[in-house]
Amino acid sequence: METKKGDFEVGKRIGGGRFSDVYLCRARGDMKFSSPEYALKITEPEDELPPHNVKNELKLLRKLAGAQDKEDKENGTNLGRNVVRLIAFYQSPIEIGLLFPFYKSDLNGVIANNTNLRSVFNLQDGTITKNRINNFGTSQIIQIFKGLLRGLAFIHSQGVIHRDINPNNIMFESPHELEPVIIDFGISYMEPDNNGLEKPDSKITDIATGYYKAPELLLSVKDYTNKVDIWSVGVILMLISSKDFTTPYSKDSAHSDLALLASIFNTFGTPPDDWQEVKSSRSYSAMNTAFFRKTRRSSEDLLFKLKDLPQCVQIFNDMMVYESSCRLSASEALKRIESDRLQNQ
Ligand SMILES: Nc1ncnc2c1ncn2[C@@H]1O[C@H](COP(=O)(O)OP(=O)(O)OP(=O)(O)O)[C@@H](O)[C@H]1O
Repeated sequence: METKKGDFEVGKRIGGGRFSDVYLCRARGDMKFSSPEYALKITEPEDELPPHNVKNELKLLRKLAGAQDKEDKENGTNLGRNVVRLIAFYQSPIEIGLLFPFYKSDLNGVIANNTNLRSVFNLQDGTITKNRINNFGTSQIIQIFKGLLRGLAFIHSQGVIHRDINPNNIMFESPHELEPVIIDFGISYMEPDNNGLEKPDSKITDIATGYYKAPELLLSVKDYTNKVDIWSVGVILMLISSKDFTTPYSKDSAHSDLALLASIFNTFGTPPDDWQEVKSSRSYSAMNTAFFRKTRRSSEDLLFKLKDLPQCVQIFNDMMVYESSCRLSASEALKRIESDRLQNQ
């Protein structure tokens, strides 16, 4: 629904990135919305740099909202419930405002709420360190994982690649809830050519955040697909299934593509020689993979909390495959989780 800025009472700033600010807000009296609080994301298109594009974000969110409305009417699979729904928007000569339901927590908040701290006394220097302990049960991890796959299955079925799945963009009703909602379509891609902005074989590779980047992006593969989102969800699964809410990656991997590539190879093993999609990549041929020869770490080790669920470990293994065309899709992964005993977890 198109509205005006004056229809909202804008409250405190609750978030934002390089090009946008997100505010808590209330709808004014005559607006017919049911909830007392909303999140209003305000962006000035003039300030943006690619791949950020709020006009594209608006187009894409309207398309997704249309599909979500259709799903509601048809009372079908309801995959769209794990994706944020655009409630209203306004456009002025200088800014675009996008109105969403307000979520109280992101994945970091849910993790903090499920972390135990254990004090460890260090005999050598007398210091005390606090170790984090993951308090999630398997059913909680699987609930979050399934929700993320449902969300991805929905957006991918609509021809959308999110391109920035990471804990800051996964919201929850509260830190105590486990039903994830994917937000932030600010750098997303709509097939076939992102509304004329990027050709399918020359997409922008400077997408995604730190640890959550798929390996083909680090090797400048420009015709990547929605499988970049699958990789990101796999990394999130490693994070929430670890002993202490960490990934096996080195700290500097969050800021350096080269360090991240080394961490990926250390974790998932040296890529196979016949990794087709990167064969023509200059960065890959320049890299002497012999330096990095590593074997893949055991998946039981990578998914500590899920080690007794081999079906789940296998789904993860089939998601974290170098050749992105061989990576499991979100709908296939979901089907496999729902068709086996994991649905009772
Ligand atoms: N619906 C919402 N409810 C609650 N908080 C929200 C909501 N939407 C966004 N936020 C908060 O604002 C932050 C930024 O929102 P969003 O990611 O959409 O903007 P962005 O400009 O693309 O940010 P970034 O550049 O960090 O990705 C989110 O990480 C979240 O903390």
